[in-house]
Amino acid sequence: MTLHNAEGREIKVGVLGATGTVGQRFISLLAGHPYFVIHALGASARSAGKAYSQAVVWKQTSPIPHIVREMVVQECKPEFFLECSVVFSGLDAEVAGDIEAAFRNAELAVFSNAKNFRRDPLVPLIVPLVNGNHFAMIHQQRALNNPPLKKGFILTNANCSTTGVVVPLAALEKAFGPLESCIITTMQAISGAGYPGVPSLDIVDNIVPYISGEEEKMEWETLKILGGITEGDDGLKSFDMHSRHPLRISASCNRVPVIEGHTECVSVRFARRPPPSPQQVREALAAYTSDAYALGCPSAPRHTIFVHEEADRPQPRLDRDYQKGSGVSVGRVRQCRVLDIKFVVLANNVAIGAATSSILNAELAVIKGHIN
Ligand SMILES: NC(=O)C1=CN([C@@H]2O[C@H](COP(=O)(O)OP(=O)(O)OC[C@H]3O[C@@H](n4cnc5c(N)ncnc54)[C@H](OP(=O)(O)O)[C@@H]3O)[C@@H](O)[C@H]2O)C=CC1
Ligand SMILES: N[C@@H](CC(=O)OP(=O)(O)O)C(=O)O
Repeated sequence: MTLHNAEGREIKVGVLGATGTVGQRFISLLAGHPYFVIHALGASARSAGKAYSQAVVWKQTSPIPHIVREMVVQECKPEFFLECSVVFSGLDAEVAGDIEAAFRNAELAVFSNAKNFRRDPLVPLIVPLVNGNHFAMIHQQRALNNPPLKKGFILTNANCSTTGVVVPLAALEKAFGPLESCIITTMQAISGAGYPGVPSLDIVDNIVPYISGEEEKMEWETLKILGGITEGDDGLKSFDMHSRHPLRISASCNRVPVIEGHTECVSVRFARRPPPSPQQVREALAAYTSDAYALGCPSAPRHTIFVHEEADRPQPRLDRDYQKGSGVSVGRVRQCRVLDIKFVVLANNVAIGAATSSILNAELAVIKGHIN
């Protein structure tokens, strides 16, 4: 498979929030990327003006990549990023809204991890292993911007727990038709709260059964991602929020003393009766492939969903780095006595739950001709 419009080409990229948990993962992944080349870094005024290696509290297992060690961190202002064709954002949500909007208005293509624009009716919320078809909204986002844009847009990826669960849910809907209801209980890693994140005295020897705003995000974002796009009589597109087949979702979110990797226990009920057997579900999950892989995105996992047969997997410490954390792991697929089927999902929250999804979305944007 060839990447027609990336072949032989270097694409300059910037990273906003480059010193944070997600920003560091962006830098580690981009340093080895076949065509994205890090050209500019942005963070807060606390970091701006310093060499990256002086500004960052580096928490990755591999050393700071050579290409960024001496790169001077800039303030997050578009003027410092105008040579970039793509800007990745790992900005704190407190500031991401205004900064990302300013970058879009400066005709930059912004791939955001922050929650600020996920509910915007013109902004695609894309989990690249699931709904690459939502790129169709970009033309309308540009056209309706004030002033209209030629190159700029914002595209977001989902909340990290949403990302983990929508991949198997999409695979099940593809194989067996619409889902009717879904109950999810998460066990979320500490790194999901950024750095320094949850105080050690709160999380060591403990579980915190509350993550602000997380349950609402999971219940809402899943519908936007799994829903389609409809076109009205006026020719305007809108996200249909799975409205033709109402899907009821209930999420309960917990913080647990794991460093990386969100685990989720999921039960589903199918609209179609009789429902599939656990073995049919295992086979459908293992057979699911993403458009990102089919289209040749270099960061796409070969196994979108790795299905474990062992009774005690997936586990975060053992399974979070499989395929560099770019796919999801599912195990314990079995009958549910209340709904139909239950299983366990593991997704690496800082890889496919964050930076890897943004990079895959940018690769899809290149392949689909949205980066010019
Ligand atoms: N961690 C995770 O698993 C996931 C996180 N996300 C989202 O990604 C985003 C980043 O999260 P995370 O990396 O964990 O957060 P961190 O707190 O680790 O990093 C935040 C980054 O934002 C920068 N920043 C803070 N204030 C400003 C400002 N006023 N102007 C410019 N830059 C600023 C910081 O720079 P400085 O160092 O200079 O302060 C830092 O680079 C958030 O929106 C988060 O919700 C999404 C999915 C998963
Ligand atoms: N809230 C998530 C991480 C995150 O930042 O999510 P969001 O991008 O939806 O704000 C967690 O704590 O694990």
